[in-house]
Amino acid sequence: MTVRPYRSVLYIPGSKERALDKARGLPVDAIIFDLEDAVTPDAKVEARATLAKALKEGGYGKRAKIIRINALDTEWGREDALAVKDMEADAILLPKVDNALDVQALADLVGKMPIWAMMETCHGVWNAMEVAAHPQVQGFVAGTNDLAKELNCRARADRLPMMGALQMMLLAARAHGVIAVDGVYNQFKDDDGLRAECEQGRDLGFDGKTLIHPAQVDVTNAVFSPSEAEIDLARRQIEAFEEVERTGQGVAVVDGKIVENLHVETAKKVLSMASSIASL
Ligand SMILES: CC(C)(COP(=O)(O)OP(=O)(O)OC[C@H]1O[C@@H](n2cnc3c(N)ncnc32)[C@H](O)[C@@H]1OP(=O)(O)O)[C@@H](O)C(=O)NCCC(=O)NCCSC(=O)C[C@H](O)C(=O)O
Ligand SMILES: [Mg+2]
Repeated sequence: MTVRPYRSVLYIPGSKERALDKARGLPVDAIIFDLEDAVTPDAKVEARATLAKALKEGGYGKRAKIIRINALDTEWGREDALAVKDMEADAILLPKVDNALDVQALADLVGKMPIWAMMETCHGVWNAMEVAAHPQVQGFVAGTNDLAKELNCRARADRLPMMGALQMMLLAARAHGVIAVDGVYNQFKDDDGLRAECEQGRDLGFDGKTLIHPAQVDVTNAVFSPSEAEIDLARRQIEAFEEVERTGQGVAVVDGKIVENLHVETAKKVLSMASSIASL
């Protein structure tokens, strides 16, 4: 079992050459090259060429390369999609997805390219299950700023007002084997707040977090990596289960807690993730 990490997923404005270059040396698992909100309207057309050049030059190593285009109902969306189709990227990210028809409209333009969907509209969250079920959809990104705007909810540290929406997108992602990455933490100089939100997102089940600034990378990678204690426990659970299996039993006990086959599957996933991270 190999698991690709998506702990840290950094947005980079597709128009900023300096940031595009800096990302080549940052220890992020994935990059979202942005043509949407991080790029001003007057720079959008030029950003396509800037981004295409940076991707052609390469240097992004093992980092997953995802390009966020403008929504297809904007004046830039269609041309973005057609341009991205020929760029060296792993996936295309569609913002403001409301339903599976939106995804199919993009698939009609880009062929078989893997598609990720921003989960940031009320319709999109409600229809998350059908979006995740689309055969080309491989990832969800929570767009918590747009979602807060649509919900008209307050930006609370505990994110209680949007908890239902976060869980709906996670339910859909998990039901269809889709990666799910949490939204951004806007106060990019507040490490303690970032850590708390990362821990919450990790505990909810997100694979990682989207980031807006390089200063957010280390905290995020640390929170979303399996800890030494988790790795040690996973090893001991697997060993203990294999031992009882040899005697024809199906339940082991480790640290006073039962270990069944399903726990062993989780333990193997932890080890696989740790090994993927170690190989980066
Ligand atoms: C937030 C920023 C505008 C801050 O920019 P700046 O003041 O220039 O930061 P620094 O001077 O501290 O930068 C230090 C160096 O780091 C590089 N840098 C900065 N940000 C990035 C980045 N995102 N990727 C790569 N490199 C970056 C600077 O170039 C400096 O480098 P150097 O000069 O060589 O030392 C800025 O960080 C920024 O624009 N961030 C991205 C904002 C963004 O992408 N917004 C859109 C995505 S969020 C979103 O849309 C959420 C979603 O849709 C929702 O609805 O929630
Ligand atoms: Mg958004």
